[in-house]
Amino acid sequence: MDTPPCAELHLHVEGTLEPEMVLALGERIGIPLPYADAEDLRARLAFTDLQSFLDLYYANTAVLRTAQDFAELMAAYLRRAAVAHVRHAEVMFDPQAHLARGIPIEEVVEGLAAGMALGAELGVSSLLVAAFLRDRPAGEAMEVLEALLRAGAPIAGVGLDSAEVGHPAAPFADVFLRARAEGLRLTAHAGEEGPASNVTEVLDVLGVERVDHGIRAADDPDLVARLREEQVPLTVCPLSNVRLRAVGSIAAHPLPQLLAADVLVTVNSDDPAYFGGYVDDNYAALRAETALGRDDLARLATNSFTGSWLPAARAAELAAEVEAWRLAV
Ligand code: HPA
Ligand SMILES: [Zn+2]
Repeated sequence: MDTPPCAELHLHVEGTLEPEMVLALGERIGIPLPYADAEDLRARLAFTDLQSFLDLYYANTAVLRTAQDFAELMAAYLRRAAVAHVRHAEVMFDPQAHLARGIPIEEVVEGLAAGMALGAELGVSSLLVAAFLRDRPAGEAMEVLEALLRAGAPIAGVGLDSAEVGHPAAPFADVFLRARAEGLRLTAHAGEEGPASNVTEVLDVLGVERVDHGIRAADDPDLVARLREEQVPLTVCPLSNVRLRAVGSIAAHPLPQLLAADVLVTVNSDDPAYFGGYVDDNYAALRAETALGRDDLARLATNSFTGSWLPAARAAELAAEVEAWRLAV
């Protein structure tokens, strides 16, 4: 399918680790992996919920050790994103997943930045977002934020991810306040597996500018009205939600309903190596399995630039490319 030019705003770089790369990197550094081959690993991508995915996702990060590994990972994602008509990506990484394995933060960000420079040569601009793990202590997140600041890490913002249910966002208020004081942009996962009230929590307690997932907001008409009035971007990931059983099918996904309510919904891939598709595959699934048409896809893509952290003038330029796409039939 023809995908509109778009921004990808919800993407975990660790979630772009394709089975072939897991095996190649594992072999390069000589660590034993519990998979016979890439097909064996692919067969294990049958998840029952968020935690069953996170267990495999964190386990596979064991193959990422050097700046070169991180550079190759980022460059491979941005190359694939260019094919998907992504013009700009805001890419999350999980510093704690690597620090816990003894990888210095400088090694991680140096590699990711090198990969981003290669992406820019392909016409895909990108920003880096450090995501904190909500199932780890908030004090640890604060230490990691301080370490990133000390290292002069080229991050544009911070986020919050990992296991949502049973792990409130409120303890992270001070971390987000500190990040904001440093001029960083703020986002957080909420309303993926957890209820609509978790979306309200990250808006009110963390002061985030946008919400990752946020689909459970559809259960609360007052919250939908607020999201519309405040034009809070939701970075929705349809294939991810189906794979992790947050929704039953693409046809039953609340995205069209939220878009019809004038919420600033965007389309994203989350962890494309694990969930069966990149952002173009997500647009294609919506086109094939919902009533959304070309104009709706154009609106979603325009929203992706509006909801991005690009300067307004650049976002408007890219939105004009979407309008050209919409009219070119
Ligand atoms: O979809 C997700 N949800 C929460 N944490 C995550 N970390 C990577 N992907 C995800
Ligand atoms: Zn995510």
